[in-house]
Amino acid sequence: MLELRDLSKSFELHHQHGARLNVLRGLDLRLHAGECVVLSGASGAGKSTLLRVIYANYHPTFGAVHVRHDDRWIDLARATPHEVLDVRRRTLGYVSQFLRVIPRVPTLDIVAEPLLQSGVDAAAARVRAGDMLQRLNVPERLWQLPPGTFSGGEQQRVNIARGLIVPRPILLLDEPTASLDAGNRAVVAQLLQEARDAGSAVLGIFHDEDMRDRVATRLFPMQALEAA
Ligand SMILES: Nc1ncnc2c1ncn2[C@@H]1O[C@H](COP(=O)(O)OP(=O)(O)OP(=O)(O)O)[C@@H](O)[C@H]1O
Repeated sequence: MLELRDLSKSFELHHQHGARLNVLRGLDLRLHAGECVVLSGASGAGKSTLLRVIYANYHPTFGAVHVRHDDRWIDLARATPHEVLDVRRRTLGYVSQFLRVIPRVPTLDIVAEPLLQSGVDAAAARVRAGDMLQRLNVPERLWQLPPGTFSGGEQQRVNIARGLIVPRPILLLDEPTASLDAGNRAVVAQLLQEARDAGSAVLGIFHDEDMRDRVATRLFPMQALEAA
């Protein structure tokens, strides 16, 4: 589903007279349907940077990010902005630690929105959004409220509901369970298992060892590089 070839990323540090920080170098990785690869390695090893490069938030300094999209391969490092958006809408999902949404929009609509964008009608989308929120133990009294004042864990569960509501062939997860209790982590593990059973490939960061053991089919170890 995803193939990284000879991928490198360095950052130019403008405040330090253009010094370069090498974060990823010559990285190769293949991700297959149905597997869950967990990025491991110390803080600063470049795990989040790698997910952002794959999601095309950052442009790689060198190398390719091949994504299986419909029946063809697209190199996101060379794709047009329009192609990147199309890949994100239908193929590549990304769930980060933080919920970033438009203020004043009710929770139910935030979760239903990706379904509406994928062509599901409004009534069905709201029903499925409610089911997802229920599974993630977000109380119904909160569904009509915007999530800005919710607790960290509640916001994270809204974020996961929104991120997983449309089944996508590839899922990138940057610590989506960081503030969840054990019960809700178990729900997320179950949702990921269901996504994998349906053929999704998952690439994620989970600092919690218990969660990592539960979801990973394989670890991908990463190490911090020396500064250039
Ligand atoms: N936009 C940026 N500009 C400059 N340096 C950056 C940028 N993004 C990340 N870095 C640097 O890249 C290195 C790797 O950061 P990254 O967040 O990818 O690590 P990580 O392995 O995800 O760490 P953690 O486990 O603590 O989240 C760090 O030294 C960080 O300071």
